[in-house]
Amino acid sequence: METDRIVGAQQTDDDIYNVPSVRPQQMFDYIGQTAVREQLSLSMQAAKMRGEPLDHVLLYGPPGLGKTTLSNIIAQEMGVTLRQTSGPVIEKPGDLAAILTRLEPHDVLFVDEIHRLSPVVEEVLYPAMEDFQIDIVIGEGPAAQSVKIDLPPFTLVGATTRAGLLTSPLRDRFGLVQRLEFYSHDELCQIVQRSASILGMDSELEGALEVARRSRGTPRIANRLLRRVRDYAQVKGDGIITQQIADFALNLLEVDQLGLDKMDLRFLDALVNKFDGGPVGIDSISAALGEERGTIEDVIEPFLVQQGFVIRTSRGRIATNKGYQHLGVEKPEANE
Ligand SMILES: Nc1ncnc2c1ncn2[C@@H]1O[C@H](COP(=O)(O)OP(=O)(O)OP(=O)(O)O)[C@@H](O)[C@H]1O
Ligand SMILES: [Mg+2]
Repeated sequence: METDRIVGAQQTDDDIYNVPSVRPQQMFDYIGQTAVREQLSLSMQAAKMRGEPLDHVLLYGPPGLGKTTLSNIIAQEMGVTLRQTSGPVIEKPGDLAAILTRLEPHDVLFVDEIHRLSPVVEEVLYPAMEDFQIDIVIGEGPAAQSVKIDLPPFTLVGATTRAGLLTSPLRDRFGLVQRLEFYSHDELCQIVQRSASILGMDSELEGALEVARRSRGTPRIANRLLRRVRDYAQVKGDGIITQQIADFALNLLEVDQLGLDKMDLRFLDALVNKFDGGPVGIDSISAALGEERGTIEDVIEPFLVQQGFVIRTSRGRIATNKGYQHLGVEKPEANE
C-alpha cells in the first residue's frame, strides 16, 4: 500500500495528528501555485465588492498538493464558515439536502473526492449550484410530492484527484476551475523552511533544499520527510537541519536523491535489467515483482512517468535514457 511508503502522496495518520499544524491558514502563507492564487484572490475580492458569494470552484490535481488547504483558506479569506464533506459520504439525495439547507448565506461547502458522488446525488447538486434551489420528493408512491426549496447563496468548492472522472454537466457548473501543479524545488524549500520554523527547528538553506529535492514535488511529502529528518537531527546531530543531516536521514529512509524509494527502484531495475528496457506488458512486470498490477499502475508508475523515467506505450512500458542513467546502466544502441 502506498500509505506505508514514506514517499507516498496519500494522507496518513501521521500527517493528520502532527502538532503543531504546519498547514497554512491564509493565502499569504500558501506558497507556490502563483496563477491559481492570483486568480482566486482576484475573484474573491470582486465577489466581496459585489456582496456576493464566490463562484463555485473546482480544484484538481494529484494528492498532497494543497486542495484541502486552499479550500480552508478560501473560506477564511471570504470570512465565512467552511462545511466539509466528501463524495462517498453523501449516500442519498436527502443527505445532501440536509447539508445544503443548513448552510448560512455565502458559506463554503467543501466536497472532497467530488468525482465519487453518486449520480442521483449529483442530480440534486445541479439546480443547487445553478439556481440555489433543490427539488425534494416528499412521501412515496402516488402521494409523493415534489417540493422546491430555496437555498442560501453559497460557494461549492469541489476537489478531486481524478478530474477526468467528472461528468461534464457537473464540471460545467464550476465558474472557476483550477489545476494544481507539482511544486518546484525552490517552492518546496520555502515550505520546508516555513514548517521547520513552526516546529521550532533551525534549518540551513542547503538542508531544506535537500529535503525539497527528494519530495516528489509534493508539500505533504516534504513535511513528512522533514519530520523524519528532525528526529535524526535531534538524536544524531545538534538539532540543526544541515544538508549532511538531511542526506544521512533520507538515505536511512531509503529515499534517493530524486525521491525514488525501494519500490520505484525495483520497478526500474526489473524494466531495465530483466526486460531489456521494454517494451514490456504490465502483467509481466507484475509477475516479476510479485506486486499487484493495480499497485504498480496507481502507486509506482505515475511518479516515474511524470519524471520521465518510464513511458507507457500501447506495446508496453519502456525505460527512457533518464531511467537507464538513474540506475547507472548504459542504454544499448539498438533498443528504442
Ligand atoms: N501551497 C502550500 N504551501 C505550504 N504548505 C502546503 C501547501 N500546499 C499544501 N501544503 C501542505 O501539504 C499538506 C497537504 O495538503 P492538502 O491536505 O491540502 O492536500 P490535498 O491536495 O487536499 O491532498 P488530497 O488529494 O490527498 O486530499 C498540508 O497539510 C500543508 O501542510
Ligand atoms: Mg485533501
